[in-house]
Amino acid sequence: MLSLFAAIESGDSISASTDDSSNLASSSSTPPTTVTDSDSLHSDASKHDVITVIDDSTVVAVAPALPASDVPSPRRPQRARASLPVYNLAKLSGTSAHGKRRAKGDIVATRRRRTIAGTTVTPGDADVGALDPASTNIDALNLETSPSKRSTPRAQRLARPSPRSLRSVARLAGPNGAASAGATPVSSITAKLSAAKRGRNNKVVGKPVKLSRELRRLQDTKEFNHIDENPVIHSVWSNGKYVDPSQAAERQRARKRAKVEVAAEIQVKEESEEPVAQFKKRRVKKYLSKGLYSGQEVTQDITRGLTANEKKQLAQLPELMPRKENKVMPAPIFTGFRTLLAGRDFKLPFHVCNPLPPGQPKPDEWKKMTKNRFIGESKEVWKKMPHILDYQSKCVCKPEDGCAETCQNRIMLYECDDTNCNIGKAKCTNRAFADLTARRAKGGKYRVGVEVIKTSDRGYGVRSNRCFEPHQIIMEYAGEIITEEECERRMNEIYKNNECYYLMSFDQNMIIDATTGSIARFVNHSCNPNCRMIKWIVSGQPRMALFAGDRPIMTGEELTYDYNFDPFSAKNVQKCLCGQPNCRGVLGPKPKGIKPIKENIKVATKGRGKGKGKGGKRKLNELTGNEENVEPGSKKRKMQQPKPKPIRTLKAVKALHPIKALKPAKTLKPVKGLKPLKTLKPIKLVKTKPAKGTKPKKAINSTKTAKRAYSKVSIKIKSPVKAKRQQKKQEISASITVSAAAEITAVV
Ligand SMILES: C[S@@+](CC[C@H](N)C(=O)[O-])C[C@H]1O[C@@H](n2cnc3c(N)ncnc32)[C@H](O)[C@@H]1O
Repeated sequence: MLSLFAAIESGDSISASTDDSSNLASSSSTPPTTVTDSDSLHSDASKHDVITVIDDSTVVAVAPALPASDVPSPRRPQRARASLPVYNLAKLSGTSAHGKRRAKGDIVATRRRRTIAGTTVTPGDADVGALDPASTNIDALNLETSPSKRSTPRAQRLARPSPRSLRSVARLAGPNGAASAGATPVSSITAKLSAAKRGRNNKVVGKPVKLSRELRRLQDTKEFNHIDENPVIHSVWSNGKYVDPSQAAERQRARKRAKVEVAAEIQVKEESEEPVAQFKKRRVKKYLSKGLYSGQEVTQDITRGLTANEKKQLAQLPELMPRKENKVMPAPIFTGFRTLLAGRDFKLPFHVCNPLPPGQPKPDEWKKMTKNRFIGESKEVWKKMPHILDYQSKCVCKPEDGCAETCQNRIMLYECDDTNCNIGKAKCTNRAFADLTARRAKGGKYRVGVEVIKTSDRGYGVRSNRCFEPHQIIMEYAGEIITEEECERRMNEIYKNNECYYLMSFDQNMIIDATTGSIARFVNHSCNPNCRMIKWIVSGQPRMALFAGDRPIMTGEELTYDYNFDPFSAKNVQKCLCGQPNCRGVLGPKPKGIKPIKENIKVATKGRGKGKGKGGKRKLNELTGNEENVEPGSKKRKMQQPKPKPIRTLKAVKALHPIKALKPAKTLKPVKGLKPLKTLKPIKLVKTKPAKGTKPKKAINSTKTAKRAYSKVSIKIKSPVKAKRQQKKQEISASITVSAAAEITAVV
């Protein structure tokens, strides 16, 4: 080390003599690899070797004493920085021993090699080993401050020691450089600064640290002294939102406070609470006292809020009559639940509504019509008829009667309306057709309540898909109202090839043709029917409808009524397939052999009193031939048995005899149990089929080959004029007596 300094002092720059040549050679052979290289290449002046000696405590930069000839030219000041480290990479990497490359006649021993620092010491130089940074201090590898890192010219300039610093170093080093003896080289500016600080803090006297001008300027700054006044604030972002730390802290504090409060509350509670009772109250098991749905209270008082009159009316409803308590054993608990789990099909105790599945066969060529329509001349003929005036009636019911069985209109088969009812719509129960209209207007198949079915042996029929009450209106028999002449024409021309005719005697020599008509036309005949076809006068107009019989009709029952058929010809007799025990065997008329009604009615109504009404009703039924109402075992029954009647041959359509209009008899006294008389007169015209194996005979006259049925019974009630007179008398006497109920005459 000493020899090195000696060499420096003596002006022998390390390999200085070879500087120029080497530089020239380098410039010509290889391009500069760094800026430093470039500077050095373009510099005219010789390069000053700078050796930095690293010392932990002090920094001593040893700069070689420059000879007079080496004074930097004014064009480019040669600044040397003692603080910069210079490394011999060859040494460090251990390749210095590989020998020198010989090129262009260079003197290997004196050839100067370039390093990243621009200059270095060749291995051939004396005491080079002493300068080996690897051997002296590994800090020399601190590349942070390595000049090679400085890429900008300014940085490189700064990296080079300034002449002033060099001078001061030289001064510090003393005339012989002894000051540097024993000094440890400082490898980096960081180390140097730290050393300077340490020196200042420790007041190292005698070893002042010479700082660069820039550093000296920065000396008083806080950054220099590591005083950090503005600490780094870390911002927190959560889910893309900035989290205000102050608020977060506040929230945390609030949470803490709440926790503390809750804890305090619990503590206070625990302290204030009485000790838990050791024995809990024994649970009482609850047993079901009723059925599956026990616990669901029924409305206590259904009459609450009703007027006295309304309560009275309600009390009369049979459904609300006080009943005996149901003492049947209730179903065991969980019965319903088990049933659900078992997956058994749910089945109502009885059918309420049950429509047929879709895809049922539908009758062809049926044009539906739900209201009567006058066709052709019928309307004019109808209007001209004097019977219109006959359809006048006025009931004398009281509101509490509700136009029930005793209503005069009802007995006369007149429907009550605003013009003829004494008690008004709200309380009147004699408005069957109006009810039917209202029911159907709401729509829905269960309101209609009937469906067409295909029977196995009787063509189409009608069944109910809901229940009907006794005597409830089911459906209207509607169709085209035609005159007799028109009926004849149709049969001869339009229906001559038909097997079935849907014609019914109606009123005033009129006929309802339901070929285009309501569903009621499909109702089949039965000798023990569950319905009745009855003609009513509604708002002065006759209308036919199917009503339930005396017993209720259940869902799924086929609806039937007694055609009271008159085939008029033995040929046309059809076998009855109703299958009832009392079947008459043929689609024939009701049996005859009854006494004149007039007499019998008198008998029936005689001595009417409590308990005798029933007998009267029975007798009346018997008289009217209402066979289904005849009680079995009755003496009269025998008499009522159907007797085969000689079938008369129909000659012409004119033979059709319509039902005569119901006319009020003398003042009628309502008879208890008196039922409306049947006025069914279906007309059936069926083309006869040829016997098997025989050739069909050519029909000469279609009417001859047709079966025709006409009503056999018409009801004749005495003139309304007489009835009015009688009524007047009644009003005067204020007592109702029956003089006549009805007169039935057989007509053909
Ligand atoms: C007004 S139609 C009734 C609807 C008819 N079943 C249809 O398919 O159009 C009357 C005809 O039905 C048949 N019919 C009705 N009731 C019958 C019964 N009890 N026995 C046999 N045939 C019956 C007869 O052919 C009769 O002429």
